[in-house]
Amino acid sequence: MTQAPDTTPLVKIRDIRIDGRSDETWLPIIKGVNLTLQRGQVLGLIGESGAGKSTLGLAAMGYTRDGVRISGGSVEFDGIDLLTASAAVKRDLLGKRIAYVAQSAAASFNPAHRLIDQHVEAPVQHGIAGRKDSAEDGIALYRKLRLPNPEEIGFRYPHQVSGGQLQRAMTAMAMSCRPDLIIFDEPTTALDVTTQIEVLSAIRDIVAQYNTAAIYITHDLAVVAQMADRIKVLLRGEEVETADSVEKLTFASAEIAVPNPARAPFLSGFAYLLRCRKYLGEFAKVLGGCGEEEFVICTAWTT
Ligand SMILES: Nc1ncnc2c1ncn2[C@@H]1O[C@H](COP(=O)(O)OP(=O)(O)OP(=O)(O)O)[C@@H](O)[C@H]1O
Repeated sequence: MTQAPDTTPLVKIRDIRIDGRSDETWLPIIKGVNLTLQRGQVLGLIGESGAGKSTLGLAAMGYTRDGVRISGGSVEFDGIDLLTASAAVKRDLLGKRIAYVAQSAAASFNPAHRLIDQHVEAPVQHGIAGRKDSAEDGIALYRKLRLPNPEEIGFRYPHQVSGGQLQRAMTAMAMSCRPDLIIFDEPTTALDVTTQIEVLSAIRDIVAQYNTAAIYITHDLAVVAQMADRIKVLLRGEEVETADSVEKLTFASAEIAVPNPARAPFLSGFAYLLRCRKYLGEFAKVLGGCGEEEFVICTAWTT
């Protein structure tokens, strides 16, 4: 008998309200947002700078920065209420079942330690594996993330590898305990376009392989359309749009399958069909509507 897929949300955020301190007063940053995420699903969180993406991403881990407080709502991870969980419970979850990949890999690594030594810390600390097995697993992850010389690269210090390599080493580190959830906070923003594409596709493959749920934060729709199954758009702390599916369309020069080819600036490439309720406005170059409920969103990735 085949087992029914588990559809219980891994992450359940209800009506979350978050404030930030400004002088002596608290101002709202997130104004009642809901978010659910199933196992293995990738949710893209998009919005302009200051919209509250990082604040919401951190709240999904039950975390707030200094000067920020959660004033209402709930955050559940696999049935655990993260807003009332003890520090010990949260410590056990973070790094092990929930991981975070920040924009600046350089700032997240200790410059004085080799990559592989930093990689093994979490699995050893959480009692998942010993140092030797964790290091071997690290090499396997480096290989999956297409790092060059995976057997050797871990012996380097952070300053001895490129930005794209460091970003992939950080993703490997986040995967070291095979977390159920990873928050990626603009992990490729600092990279050049070619490296960005490489890192994105490596990240996409690895989360799919391990059925890891992910929240992918960015302000770049082309990036998020490539990474996410669903997209949530934030504007000044409020959710303004959710696209529940992203479908990649590949088209060739002779058969541009977009409703308004006159506006297509290229002859072949990819477009993404976002089934969404509203026009995504400033975040997207819309090639044309196809029905009231759908828009074809163009990303300029010509082939
Ligand atoms: N530690 C803090 N204390 C007080 N207010 C804060 C703090 N951190 C962020 N904020 C405020 O919260 C709002 C949202 O910030 P957040 O970093 O979540 O936005 P974002 O959408 O991730 O932006 P970006 O794309 O620029 O990283 C901003 O207006 C910011 O001023």
